[in-house]
This record gives sequence, C-alpha cells and structure tokens, in this order.
Amino acid sequence: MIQLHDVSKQYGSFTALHSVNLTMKHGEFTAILGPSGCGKTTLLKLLAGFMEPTSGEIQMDGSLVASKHQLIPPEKRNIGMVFQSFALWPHMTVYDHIVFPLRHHRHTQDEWKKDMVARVQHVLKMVGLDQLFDRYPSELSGGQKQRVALARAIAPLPDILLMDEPLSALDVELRMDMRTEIQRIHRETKACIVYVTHDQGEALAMADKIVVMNKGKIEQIGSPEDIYTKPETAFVASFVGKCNMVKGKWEEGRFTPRAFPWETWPDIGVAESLKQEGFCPVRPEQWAMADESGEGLKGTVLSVQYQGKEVHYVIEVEEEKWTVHQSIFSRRYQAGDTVSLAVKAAEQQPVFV
Ligand SMILES: Nc1ncnc2c1ncn2[C@@H]1O[C@H](COP(=O)(O)OP(=O)(O)OP(=O)(O)O)[C@@H](O)[C@H]1O
Repeated sequence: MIQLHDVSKQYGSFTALHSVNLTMKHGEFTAILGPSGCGKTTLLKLLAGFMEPTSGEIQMDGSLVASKHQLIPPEKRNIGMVFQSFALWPHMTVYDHIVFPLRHHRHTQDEWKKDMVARVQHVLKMVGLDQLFDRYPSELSGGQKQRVALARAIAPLPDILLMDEPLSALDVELRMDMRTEIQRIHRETKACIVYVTHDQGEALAMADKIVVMNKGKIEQIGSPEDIYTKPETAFVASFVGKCNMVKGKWEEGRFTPRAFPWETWPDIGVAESLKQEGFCPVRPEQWAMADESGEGLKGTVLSVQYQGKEVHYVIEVEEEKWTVHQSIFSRRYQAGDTVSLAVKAAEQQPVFV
C-alpha cells in the first residue's frame, strides 16, 4: 500500500503540488488524470524517489520512504517504470533489455536469478515479443518498443509499476491494443499500477480508481463510473467528458435553470457540492432533443457532425453553447433549426447514475 500524507512539492517559489493525500492499495490500478502542468509527473517522480517532497510524507507498506529529511532512492524501492519515450538502450537487444533488470533489481526472486533465460522467455511471451528477442531497438516498431519497455519494467515483478503517459507516442489503433495488453499484464502481475495520463478515455477504460488533478491539487478521487456520472466539481465535470454546466437553482431535489425559470428538471445524480454552487451538469447524451413544438428549452442548431453511431450537435441556448449527442436513429436536424431540449428522466439515462 502507498500512502501520501499532506505531500507538497515546490520548485523554488512555485508550488507544483499542494498538500496531496492519497492511498493506493496492492493490486489497484490508479490513473492520475489532469491537464498539462497540473503536477502529474511531479507526483510520479516523488513516488519513484527521484526527489523528496517539500513537506509531507510518503509511506510504502507502512515504511517511510520520503519526507523533507529522508529519501529512499529508486533502486531501493520495489518499483518498475515505463515512460512515454520508451527509454531503450540502442546498443542492447530485446533479450539484453529484459535480463538487465533481472540482474540488477535487488528484489528479483532467487529462482529467476538462477534461470534468467526462462524468466526472460516468460516475460517476452507475456508481451508477445518472444520471436524478436535478438532485435535491436532500431529494428522494432513503436508498439514493439513500448512492449520492450513494459517487459523490462515487469520482469523483476515489482510491487509498484509507475507509468508516465506510456501510450502517447503510439498511433490510435496501437494505443487501443496496448490498453488491452496493459490490463492483461495488470491482471497477471497483480502489481499496483500508477498510470499518469491526460487522456480521459484511457483513464476511464483502464483504471480501478481515477485521481483527477488540477493546478497541483486533487479535485476528486473515485471509480471511473463515479468520476463520470457524479463529478463533484465543475472542473471534473468538464474535463472528464464534455459536460454542459447549466446554471440555476436547486430546490427540493429539482433544478430550475436560471435562463428558464418556468422549467424544472429531476435530479439525475448530481453531487451535493455542485448543487450548492448552483450547477446542473448535463452530459451530451443526457439531453432529449425534439423539434420546436416539443417540451423544454428552445435553442438553435449551430453545427451538426455525423459520428457513425451518433450525431453531435452544438446548440445555442440563451447565448450559451451546449453539446448534444443523439443516436443516428433519432430525428436529424440541420444548422439553423429551432429545437427543444429537456433532460432525460433518470430511468432513461444511458449511463449509470
Ligand atoms: N524542475 C522544475 N522547476 C520548475 N518548475 C517545474 C519543474 N518541473 C516541473 N515544474 C512545473 O511544475 C508544474 C507541474 O509540472 P509536471 O511536470 O508535474 O506537470 P504534468 O501534469 O506532468 O504536465 P504534462 O502533462 O505537461 O507533462 C508545471 O507548471 C511545471 O512547469
């Protein structure tokens, strides 16, 4: 188990992390999600032991590994690391890359030290590279290089696997394949994975737990479903999935939009904190859209995009622009049409609330 207690990190006078409290359990897949510059890599570097916090403490399995006065270096922690840039050694073959950590990682099991060839073969099979053991990095594709980096990190079976945007250098299709691969490796190794990304799709698809960060602070911690369906702050609502933040007033479990005081909407699972701020976050797929004679708020279609399974509309409602997704089987509208928008009742919502 990893525990961060009130961890802050300053670079000179700039505070990159503000009093972070976080627990990551054995075998848990945690995604650290946030925009560029929010402090994700700083958090990962602290977990790896590349630097010490300015204040606060980090514990691993109950032992103090980092504080202002103490720092257990990376090689003494049972961790593996995978970076966006692969960081492979050009003069070493695939085989050499996997043997290296087995020789040097102080937590490698004795059994594997005795028969490293067998362990390398096993790990290369896990990542689908057993046929390419004698290739050099220059003879591999981007996806294969990332698999080598992954195999090198998991070979000594670390307790903790730290991954910093490991898929961002790969093309879209390969990224999808590698997501499945990483999930399988997680199941097989049962490592505690800390996965840094700014890609919400990646975090929602893979993680057991998502930590959403903004400006060096944690905004929300929760399961992918919780983060998506019950965002607690306006930032989380709009960063994780496109959310329309409708302003208004909550009274007796119903919401009245400020611009349309004659309307009231049901509670579709809105967090208390957002109710207090006077927001109703509505996901693009939570709108029911009808023609201008229908019930609800009136708006004008600004743009229409066909997306295969859905049609994405931007609707102008009282000078605000809202995003609305409708199934391709629903009635189609054109730019310039007047439409009616209502929030679907909870039982009609396409997502769990
Ligand atoms: N060594 C440093 N000295 C000064 N400021 C730094 C240093 N390293 C990072 N920062 C600043 O700290 C903040 C957090 O940086 P960090 O690299 O942790 O962000 P990030 O969320 O990983 O961003 P990205 O997704 O762009 O990699 C940024 O504003 C960055 O400019």
